[in-house]
Amino acid sequence: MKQRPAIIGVTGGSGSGKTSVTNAIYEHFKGHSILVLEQDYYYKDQSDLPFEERLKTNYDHPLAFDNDLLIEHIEKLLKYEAIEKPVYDYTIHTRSENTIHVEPKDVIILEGILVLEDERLRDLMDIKLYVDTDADLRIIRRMVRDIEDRGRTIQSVIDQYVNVVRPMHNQFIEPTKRYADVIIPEGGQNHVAIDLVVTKIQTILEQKSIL
Ligand SMILES: Nc1ncnc2c1ncn2[C@@H]1O[C@H](COP(=O)(O)OP(=O)(O)O)[C@@H](O)[C@H]1O
Ligand SMILES: Nc1ccn([C@@H]2O[C@H](COP(=O)(O)O)[C@@H](O)[C@H]2O)c(=O)n1
Repeated sequence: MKQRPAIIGVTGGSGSGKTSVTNAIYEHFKGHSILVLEQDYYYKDQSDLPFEERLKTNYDHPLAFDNDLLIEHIEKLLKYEAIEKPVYDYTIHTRSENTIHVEPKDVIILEGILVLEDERLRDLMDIKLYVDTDADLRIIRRMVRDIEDRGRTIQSVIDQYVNVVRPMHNQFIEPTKRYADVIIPEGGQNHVAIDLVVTKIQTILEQKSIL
């Protein structure tokens, strides 16, 4: 009998390659029933705060996320019920007014900087991955991405990295490596690691009578 959907947790520091690893896994199972949930989309709604106040939020602290809503949504998906996924806009530091209707699927990839930090989320996962990339590469990648895609200046990326991202990474993200089943160095270009992970996921899906 088919069991509940499988949940794959993908974490790692900002710019480590979580999205690239997620995309590689997603591409592999594209013909199957699979969806991606981004923890970033579950940053707390700050629409009641003025823009200047939103700039002061620590977006790398566990309390920045609405994990209660995220867990509520995962529990619905586990019961094969649809959700209305929030949409996050990094340029205005809050959710947009739109939501995305997401139908339940057999495989859920849950990706984000702090998905292994919350025990409730960890307990829901069938496999936990940590993408491990050196800090110098992460800051370079983040710099390019934040300027091109997230409307930031070089100085704001540097200030945020030094004052918030780096210390929060060391305090909250890096320590979650101990919970990972698999540590993937260098992220999405690590084809050997991706192949091994995909094979393991296939086994989990067969055990659950999903594949
Ligand atoms: N192995 C790699 N080599 C070069 N650039 C990469 C590599 N992996 C990711 N990137 C780039 O770095 C940026 C951050 O990668 P991403 O997968 O979004 O990381 P994360 O989701 O962990 O923040 C993206 O612009 C991506 O294209
Ligand atoms: N309004 C926001 C919200 C988040 N961030 C940063 O995003 C990072 C997490 O996203 P990744 O894709 O890089 O994993 C996190 O480190 C936050 O600092 C932001 O800058 N502004």
